[in-house]
Amino acid sequence: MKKILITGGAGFIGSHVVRRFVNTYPNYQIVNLDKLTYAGNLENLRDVEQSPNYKFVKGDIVDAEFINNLFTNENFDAVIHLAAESHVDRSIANPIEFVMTNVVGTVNLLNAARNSWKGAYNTKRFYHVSTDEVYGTLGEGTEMFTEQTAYDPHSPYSASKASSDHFVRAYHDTYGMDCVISNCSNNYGSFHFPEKLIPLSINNIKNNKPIPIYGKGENIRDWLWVEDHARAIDVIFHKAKTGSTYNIGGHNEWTNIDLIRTLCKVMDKKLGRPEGTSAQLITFVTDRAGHDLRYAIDATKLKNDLGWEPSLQFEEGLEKTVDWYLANEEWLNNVTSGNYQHYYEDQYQNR
Ligand SMILES: Cc1cn([C@H]2C[C@H](O)[C@@H](COP(=O)(O)OP(=O)(O)O[C@H]3O[C@H](C)C(=O)[C@H](O)[C@H]3O)O2)c(=O)[nH]c1=O
Repeated sequence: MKKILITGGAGFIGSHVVRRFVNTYPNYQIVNLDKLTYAGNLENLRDVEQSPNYKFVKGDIVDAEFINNLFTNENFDAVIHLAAESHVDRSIANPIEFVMTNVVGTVNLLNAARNSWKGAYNTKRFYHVSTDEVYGTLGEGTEMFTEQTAYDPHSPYSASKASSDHFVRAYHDTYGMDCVISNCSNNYGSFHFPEKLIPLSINNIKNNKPIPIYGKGENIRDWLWVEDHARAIDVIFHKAKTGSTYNIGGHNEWTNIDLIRTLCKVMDKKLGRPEGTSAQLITFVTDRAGHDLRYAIDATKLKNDLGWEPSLQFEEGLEKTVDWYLANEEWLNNVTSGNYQHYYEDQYQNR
């Protein structure tokens, strides 16, 4: 029986990773540590919360004493670290929160692991889940980010993730800890908090509200279905060599405006509205400060070394995602109003 700490397991990507590990590995004990911020929600994990190999702990990775005690008491065999402040616009408005959670929080976890795992560094793994935004931005050509691309972050968010990546590598190089990192492109799918482009747009279209497109909508992102990301994390966690880095991506680039026009067509179809209705909601607004033009991931290393490839075509994934949001109106209403937070805080406070 392996005991694995998954941080940020109540968030969007984290909840998919927790679900995958709880269901796929009954011989693992999964401990989900989450602060339950506005974007973390135990409602995302209802289907696994009664599983005998799952436990939730509410806590903040910025609190070093709490983290050290948790490691001493639980004696984890591995960490998959996803807890992070993740929204670029929020990082522009409030950078310090990103420094605290993403940098200080990561170093607190590394320190706790370093202290409690002494003498067992080659059997206990620290896996940091990171982002392609650490590489900066690309032009509109064919160049892609590889694992060799130099770091060049531009937003406070990407600077904080780049910094935490560097700390993870430093703990591998300095203390010999077994660390691995993956850097993934934009994710989409169920349980995505509706502040990000796709779920925000679905929610706004549903409610006949404007769809805000930054600048001219020409920025390009590479989109990956979140369950494919969770599967990549599973493969990397189990098979990657110590000290290695893997890029994860969908080979699926879209300008924001093309993506939203496609989404509008899907929404018209699903809502039974005449084609062109949702697209009328598209509204061009002031651009994001320092907006990176293009992210594109070369995931060849992951395919060649570990055999991972995306499983889902984007059009199919987008339809699945829209279907999920339309079928889960209660979730959407409750996360946007903050209703779920208090309910679960009460229920879980003393567990
Ligand atoms: C919220 C919003 C966004 N946008 C644009 C800005 C971006 O060019 C694109 C996607 O934005 P979003 O905020 O959804 O995601 P990114 O800024 O690309 O970052 C996301 O993907 C990476 C990999 C992470 O690591 C981040 O944690 C994650 O948030 O749509 C708009 O045009 N309008 C909007 O209202």
